[in-house]
Amino acid sequence: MNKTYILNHLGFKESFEEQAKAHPNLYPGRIIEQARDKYRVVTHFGETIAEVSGKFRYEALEAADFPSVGDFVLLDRPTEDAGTAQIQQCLTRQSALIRKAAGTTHERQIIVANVDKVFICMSLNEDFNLRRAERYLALVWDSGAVPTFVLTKTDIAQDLEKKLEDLQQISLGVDILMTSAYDEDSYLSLREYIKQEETVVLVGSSGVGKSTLINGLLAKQKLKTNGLRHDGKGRHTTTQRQLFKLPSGGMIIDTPGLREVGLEQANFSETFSDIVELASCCKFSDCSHGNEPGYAVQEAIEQGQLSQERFSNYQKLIKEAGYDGMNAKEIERRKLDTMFKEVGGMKNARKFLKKKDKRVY
Ligand SMILES: Nc1nc2c(ncn2[C@@H]2O[C@H](COP(=O)(O)OP(=O)(O)OP(=O)(O)O)[C@@H](O)[C@H]2O)c(=O)[nH]1
Repeated sequence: MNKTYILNHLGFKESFEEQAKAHPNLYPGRIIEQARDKYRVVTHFGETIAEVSGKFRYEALEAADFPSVGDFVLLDRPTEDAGTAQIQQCLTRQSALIRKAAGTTHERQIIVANVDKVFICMSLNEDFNLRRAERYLALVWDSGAVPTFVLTKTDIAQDLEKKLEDLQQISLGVDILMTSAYDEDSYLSLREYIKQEETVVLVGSSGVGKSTLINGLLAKQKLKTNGLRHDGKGRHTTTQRQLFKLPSGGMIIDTPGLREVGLEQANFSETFSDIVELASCCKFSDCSHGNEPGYAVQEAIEQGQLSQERFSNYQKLIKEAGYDGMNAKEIERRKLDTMFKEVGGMKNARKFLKKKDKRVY
């Protein structure tokens, strides 16, 4: 087998290749599986098990700095022959799905890296929840990847049309796909939706049918699930994150069901663009829309154009992400501060952006 073929067909784009070239003594690879602090990595020469080096661990400032499935990393050895490889560096991520680490106040934790699309999976039974959909959207729009809703278990759906209409109303143009394990054709359209070389991740609550979906896309039983039941119940819990290559050329990552998706950084201007627009129309420029419904927002609620539940959720999520009382500029500054924390925060970020601007013009 031509070994170079392996990594180059796992989304190893030119931008990653360029970064790797600066370290000719190290071996690039993509993480395809993670179990605690052990990683399975595909390199140009095959597969190896790896862990982060002592230096990497020492320099990491928070959980989000550690590698995750989807990351491109640089290793000290390309195969397992000479023992466990050490991850020396993580290449700059093109996208990163980040949540608040469970049980912490502000620590960011990476779910997956370098994905093009995030399939937000909800099953069409009790799991269907518009407020959770908004939470996921705020998380995904901030990641650099594009969200898509995948509604599973259409075979047991009740009030399907109403649910679809409600979701369309809050997701403002996001694609919505539907599947059923009882309908092979629903997987066909999903396969076509995932383009060659594209990496997609499935997120959603436990039991919504993510592993069943991956088995359907792979057209074989790769992941363990419980047998199909018409009541939509049954359980086998995924415990690891894993990347699979689809026969059509794309890649798909399974994640364990997320019980709690805490927001530590999020994008509200995209997720709640209707509210943001209403807020900017408010004739009282000193209105604090994060906490108080401004005049235009209040009017939209009274006239039934905006639901109170949606606005309350917006307020709740803003507060959870720690953005309450901040305007758009301040939120952006906080994000840049986090992004450039290793090099001294906002001051250096400005310098970096200025330099970048100069390069562009
Ligand atoms: N009726 C019905 N049941 C389904 C469908 N898809 C999955 N199931 C069932 O739902 C249960 C959970 O499916 P999984 O694929 O294991 O769910 P998961 O999202 O991977 O769950 P975690 O691994 O816990 O995150 C299993 O018993 C499946 O057989 C579907 O389209 N219709």
